[in-house]
Amino acid sequence: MSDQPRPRRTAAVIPAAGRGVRLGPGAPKALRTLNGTPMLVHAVRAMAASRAVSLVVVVAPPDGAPDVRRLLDSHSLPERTEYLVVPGGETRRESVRLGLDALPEGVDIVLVHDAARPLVPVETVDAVIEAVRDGAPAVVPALPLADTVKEVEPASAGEPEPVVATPERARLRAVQTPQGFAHETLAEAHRTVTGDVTDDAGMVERLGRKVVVVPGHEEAFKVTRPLDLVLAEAVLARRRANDGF
Ligand SMILES: Nc1ccn([C@@H]2O[C@H](COP(=O)(O)OP(=O)(O)OP(=O)(O)O)[C@@H](O)[C@H]2O)c(=O)n1
Ligand SMILES: C[C@](O)(CO)[C@H](O)COP(=O)(O)O
Repeated sequence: MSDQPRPRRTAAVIPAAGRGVRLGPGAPKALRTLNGTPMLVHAVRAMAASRAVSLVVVVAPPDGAPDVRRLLDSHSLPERTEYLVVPGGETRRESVRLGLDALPEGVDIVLVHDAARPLVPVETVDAVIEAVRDGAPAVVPALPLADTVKEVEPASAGEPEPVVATPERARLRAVQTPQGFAHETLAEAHRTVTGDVTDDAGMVERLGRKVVVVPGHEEAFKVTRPLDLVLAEAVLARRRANDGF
């Protein structure tokens, strides 16, 4: 037996099975194009841009896995990147779990990255991986908020919502993806945590494990509403112009 430490393998799971209701009618959100290329292809390339990521698991709409496989086969990706496509579920959480179930033996670090955040720069991906390698069980990229946030009491339809609190903005962060995890920690969270959660790191918090923040990036925004498509195409145009100089 060798004394050498086993090399660490990093995989990215990309949940892409959402419908994109807030974006409005059309193809499933991950298949909508930005400057002619499907958002999902941008997202896979964003993960594959990190030299540490050797496997990408794409979680496709439940009945769309063969189409998504064909789509990825027809676009260029770095040769060293292996990818798998699996069908997703009814919720983001279920889709992530189905992606985790498809991971092969030997994966130590898992990134979970929304297909809906197609433009995250590689520096952010690498910063997340680095923090997990340094020992954090869970890492989220995040940015300070520009708006003040109010907590409200739900009200009946048509009634104004009463404000109940104004959390101290300096302590709040808007959380992005990719979120990075020690594989065992994330698998345990998905096995054992119940209840509503809107991100994977929130499940790890409920396990009582430490979650740390690294700087996020303004280009890692989530394409959620129609105006976000305009911003995403503008970012791509700016990148192309900068590459030209
Ligand atoms: N059943 C689901 C729901 C969401 N997602 C994925 O989770 C990410 C973040 O979700 P969101 O932005 O909310 O996407 P949608 O659910 O598609 O959006 P909407 O809520 O507007 O329908 C997206 O990449 C989306 O494809 C998924 O894989 N499976
Ligand atoms: C995971 C996430 O992108 C972190 O900000 C976010 O919680 C996803 O939320 P959505 O409502 O499923 O888009």
